[in-house]
Amino acid sequence: MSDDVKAGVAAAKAALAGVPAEPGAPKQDAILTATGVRRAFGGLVAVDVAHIEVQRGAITALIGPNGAGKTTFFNLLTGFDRPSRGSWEFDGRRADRMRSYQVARSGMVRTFQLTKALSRMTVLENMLIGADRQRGERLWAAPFRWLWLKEEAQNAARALDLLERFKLADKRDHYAGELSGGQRKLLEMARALMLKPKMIMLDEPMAGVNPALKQSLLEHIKDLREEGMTVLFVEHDMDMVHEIADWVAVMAAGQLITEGTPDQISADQRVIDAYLGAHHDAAQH
Ligand SMILES: Nc1ncnc2c1ncn2[C@@H]1O[C@H](COP(=O)(O)OP(=O)(O)OP(=O)(O)O)[C@@H](O)[C@H]1O
Repeated sequence: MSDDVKAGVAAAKAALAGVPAEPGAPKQDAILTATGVRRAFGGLVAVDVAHIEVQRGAITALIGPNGAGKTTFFNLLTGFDRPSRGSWEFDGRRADRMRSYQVARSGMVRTFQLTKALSRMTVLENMLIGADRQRGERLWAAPFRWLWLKEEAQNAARALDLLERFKLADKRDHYAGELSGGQRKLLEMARALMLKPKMIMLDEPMAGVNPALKQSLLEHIKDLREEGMTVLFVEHDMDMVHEIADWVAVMAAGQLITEGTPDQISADQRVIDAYLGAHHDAAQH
């Protein structure tokens, strides 16, 4: 571990030391605070989170059995779905009424799985459509075309830097669909970084990644914290949660049932019951 990474870990651990292992526990410096967030699909309440605070500069894992509501909660926070009720603030600004692009522009950026359409574009094209071009598009028809070109050049330079960093530079002209599972995850992360997030949200970053690339992905995520970014990720791989999470929030049946350090969470009977209950239910169907 480099000295910088150690410093990042120490700062995150210090900020979380003494935070009680309880759902909704207040944090020293929360970048995201959400209250009373509920989303029902007909009679099914997918998300019903009373209160959650996410510590700035730390890596927080959001875990829970299948169907717990994790992805729906991510969708709500990032403006891709609307809650039945609830409110939240991101980095001091009310964010629950924002559209998805406004959320991203405010600094809360999520990764997206490569869809079929994106697979048919090159790696570099994927990076460039990840860039925020709103200003450029407005300027295109105006006499300020040179500004648009400058912005395009800056985006391209940033894309190439990020591809270099994620060891994808030699794949820049390959179709994204040709990448391995792990390389796709790297591209998803690199694309999110085009928007210079304050908080990056990763949905199952380790799914479909071979063991060789897993370690490299973990290191990249730790580097983000070292750069001062906040990381919130959904993951089923508990080894990964143990290895990199400073804090873990657990959802079950839409609710936040507990929070704590990875060690506290693994020993928590409520968590064990939630997973066993979900498996038991699944076994009955
Ligand atoms: N658009 C939708 N319409 C109806 N029901 C939905 C919709 N989206 C999610 N749900 C339901 O809401 C519940 C929560 O789903 P969600 O995908 O958020 O859980 P999850 O914790 O992310 O699960 P997993 O770990 O399996 O991805 C599930 O019962 C799911 O079937």
